[in-house]
Amino acid sequence: MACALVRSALRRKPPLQPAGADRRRYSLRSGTLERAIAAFRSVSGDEGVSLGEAVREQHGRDESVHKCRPPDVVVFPRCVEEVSALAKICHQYQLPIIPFGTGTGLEGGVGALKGGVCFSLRNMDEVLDLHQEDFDVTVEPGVTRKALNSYLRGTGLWFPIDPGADASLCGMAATSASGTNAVRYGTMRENVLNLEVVLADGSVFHTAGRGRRPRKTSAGYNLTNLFVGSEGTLGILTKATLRLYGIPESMVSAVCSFPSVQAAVDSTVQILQTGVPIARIEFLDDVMIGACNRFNSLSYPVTPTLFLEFHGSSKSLEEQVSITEEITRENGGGDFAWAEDEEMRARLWKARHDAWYAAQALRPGCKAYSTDVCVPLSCLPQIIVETKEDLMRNHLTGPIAGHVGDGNFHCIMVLDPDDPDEVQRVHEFTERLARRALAMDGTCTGEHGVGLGKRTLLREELGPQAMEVMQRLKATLDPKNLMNPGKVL
Ligand SMILES: Cc1cc2c(cc1C)N(C[C@H](O)[C@H](O)[C@H](O)COP(=O)(O)OP(=O)(O)OC[C@H]1O[C@@H](n3cnc4c(N)ncnc43)[C@H](O)[C@@H]1O)c1[nH]c(=O)[nH]c(=O)c1N2
Ligand SMILES: CC(C)CC(=O)C(=O)O
Ligand SMILES: [Mn+2]
Repeated sequence: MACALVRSALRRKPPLQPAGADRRRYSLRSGTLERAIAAFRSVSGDEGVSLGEAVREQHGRDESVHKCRPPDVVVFPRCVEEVSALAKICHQYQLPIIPFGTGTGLEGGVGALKGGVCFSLRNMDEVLDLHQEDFDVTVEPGVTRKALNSYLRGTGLWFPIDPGADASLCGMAATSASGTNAVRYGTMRENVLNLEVVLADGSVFHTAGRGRRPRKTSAGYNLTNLFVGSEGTLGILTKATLRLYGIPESMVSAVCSFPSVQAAVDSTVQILQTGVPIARIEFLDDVMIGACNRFNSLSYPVTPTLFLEFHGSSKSLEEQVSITEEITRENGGGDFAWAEDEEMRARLWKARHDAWYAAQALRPGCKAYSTDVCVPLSCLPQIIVETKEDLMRNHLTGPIAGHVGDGNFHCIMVLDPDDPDEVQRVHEFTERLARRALAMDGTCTGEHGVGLGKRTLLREELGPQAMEVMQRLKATLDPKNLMNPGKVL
């Protein structure tokens, strides 16, 4: 059923003068933007279209250091029909479309490089269909992961993918996000069952067929995973059907300190090799744990550290924990510091998730830039040791935090943006790190995406043939190159 606002689309408003519209960023015939804005207002009403400078600025930036590029207009659709109608207008007037979730991205994905229209999806925030007995749920794009888990309270179910930030679930699908629980529950790639998508021309389709939500399928090409990680460059995700999980009977967290990076990473590899179904295994190097101690008033030893979490029945936890403890001991790890009650565990994971802010607090007034490489597990000790040497050699501040169970880690580079020499050294370091990962058969991004900064590295990673296939897919789905232009490819 068409949304009420679309049904009233014939209401006409006088054209508005778009404040600050930057026509140099795309060629527009005189009056085009004004006409498009009038059409947006006829679909979404005055309240659904914003030209205010503060609103545009806020929607042209994410949490990264990439320069803020505000869109010319921000629209706030309330239903898929409205998204489709607005996209049709953009298509008609050839205006770029930039989807916006919550702006927590770390690769500059929401910057309006060529101007255009930001589609803020925050007003589409309903949890639509919960099938408890089937372990799935369908959400609108503005629902955040915390909001979903609050909604699920009392059902015995949860959605475990946890990037720390309270990101929108469709933003997480768009960036193929993961985080601390991925070692046990997978990433967004494994947990999205179906997506509703609005393409650049306003047409709407479902990647796995309307209403479909089987746990597995062999039916044709995997269009769902084509859109997971597409970073707004192929279409606007307007619904996601997600896998849910039963909340484990028990959860126990632990912290363990190690004499060296090698010992911590060797323990990780051995824990996984023994088949312990560990739920979280996070590495923090000495600099990172020191920063977390300061930021969160904690007092863990300032040495390479693992934060771990076990999920399961009380009986299975005993076994998981004793195997893990034995492995860590054999690698020279210290005693486990346990966190069993919910408050203690929450404190521990808050400290881990605050790593970004803790790192920035090391140098007040400086900015942070996150790297995000992922390598095969067996290469982890070598790449982390080499990376730490590289940081020391170049006098750079880059505490390391990693989802080591997946071979994924971040150096959070803290730099003075007004020091061109330091900026250059950080840039060279991050490229070297990514190439080191590529040389080990890894990737330049495990979870943050390509966005603006990693397009060259993507080419190196995939090679010309795979890039050409991607470009052809993009040209088929978005021949006018309106969807988030300048990103990924
Ligand atoms: C402190 C902290 C910690 C972390 C992270 C961030 C921060 C600030 N992140 C990164 C971030 O949370 C992650 O990239 C989210 O998936 C982004 O979701 P947003 O809703 O904020 O998307 P945001 O609005 O930032 O958009 C990101 C990209 O997705 C596109 N997009 C958004 N919504 C869309 C939609 N409905 N349809 C189509 N395209 C859409 C945008 O166009 C853009 O290209 C992260 N990530 C991670 O994977 N693991 C981690 O551990 C962390 N940790
Ligand atoms: C800024 C990043 C380090 C955020 C992230 O991905 C993490 O904390 O794992
Ligand atoms: Mn991460």
